[in-house]
Amino acid sequence: MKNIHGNIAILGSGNIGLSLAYGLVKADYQDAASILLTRRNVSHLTEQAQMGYQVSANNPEAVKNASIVILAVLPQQLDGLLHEIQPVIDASKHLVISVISGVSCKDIKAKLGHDVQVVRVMPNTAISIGQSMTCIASDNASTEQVALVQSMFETVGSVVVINEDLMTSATALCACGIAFFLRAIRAASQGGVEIGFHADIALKMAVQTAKGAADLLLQHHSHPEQEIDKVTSPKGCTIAGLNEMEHQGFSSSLIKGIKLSAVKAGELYIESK
Ligand SMILES: NC(=O)C1=CN([C@@H]2O[C@H](COP(=O)(O)OP(=O)(O)OC[C@H]3O[C@@H](n4cnc5c(N)ncnc54)[C@H](OP(=O)(O)O)[C@@H]3O)[C@@H](O)[C@H]2O)C=CC1
Ligand SMILES: O=C(O)[C@@H]1CCC=N1
Repeated sequence: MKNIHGNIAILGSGNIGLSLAYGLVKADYQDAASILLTRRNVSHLTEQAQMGYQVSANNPEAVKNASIVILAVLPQQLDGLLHEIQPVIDASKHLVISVISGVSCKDIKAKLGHDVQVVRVMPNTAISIGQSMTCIASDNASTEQVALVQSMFETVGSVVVINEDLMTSATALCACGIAFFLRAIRAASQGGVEIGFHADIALKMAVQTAKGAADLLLQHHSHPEQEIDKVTSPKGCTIAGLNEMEHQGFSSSLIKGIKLSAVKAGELYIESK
């Protein structure tokens, strides 16, 4: 049985909770049988039960049977969950990891107890395929516990440990960022249809081109403009298209969207009160 740090309870097995569970199993970090998935409508976890995960609607029971407790509900659902599990949280046994946007370690400790070690983690949905960009922060977890969380999330992508006050910015850039880049790929494929390709081929071409662009930066450790300079032939068609995009506000709209998402991420929990 693969569970080097004990069972992992994922409380709130929706989009990111399940993505995380799948990623950990795929990376061979933890086997499905030692991951406990909860949600209130447990009938929606039938497929996961068939895959070997333990599934339940009983959060306190899941916590009692785990050493790592991952909070993955929506910000507006958190207070009810914390109220439910507070009596069974044991600071000497449990490490609490929260992926919830806009909720600080302090907010969680205020409900669970100030001696509970809490690590805040911001992954993205690419965690399901081991390609997450995950940011980690804590204000009270030990160096060992932060290292444990870091090594856990390094099995499912890249990790950066940051100051907690940058966590909402990390949410916008990395977690929301998946959607922003996907929309860019979708837009490129629609452009491809306008200029003559069938939708399925246009999408395939846009996806591989986006992957190539990202891999160039990762493998060359280069700046985007260095790679762009290699594409833009003098008097050529790339610079013509690129400048038209900029005239239409391409970079500006991305920057403004990221800034708005960061503001919104910081308000999610407060707004739910
Ligand atoms: N989606 C993403 O890409 C990312 C999301 N996040 C954060 O992760 C959190 C979850 O987001 P996301 O997965 O998108 O949301 P979802 O709505 O997909 O998932 C939330 C899940 O929590 C369950 N849930 C709600 N209340 C309880 C409860 N009391 N006990 C157990 N389960 C409960 C819901 O199921 P049911 O109604 O059946 O209980 C649902 O499946 C959010 O706080 C978000 O900010 C962070 C990074 C990325
Ligand atoms: O949209 C949201 O609020 C969540 C947080 C980051 C990604 N999804």
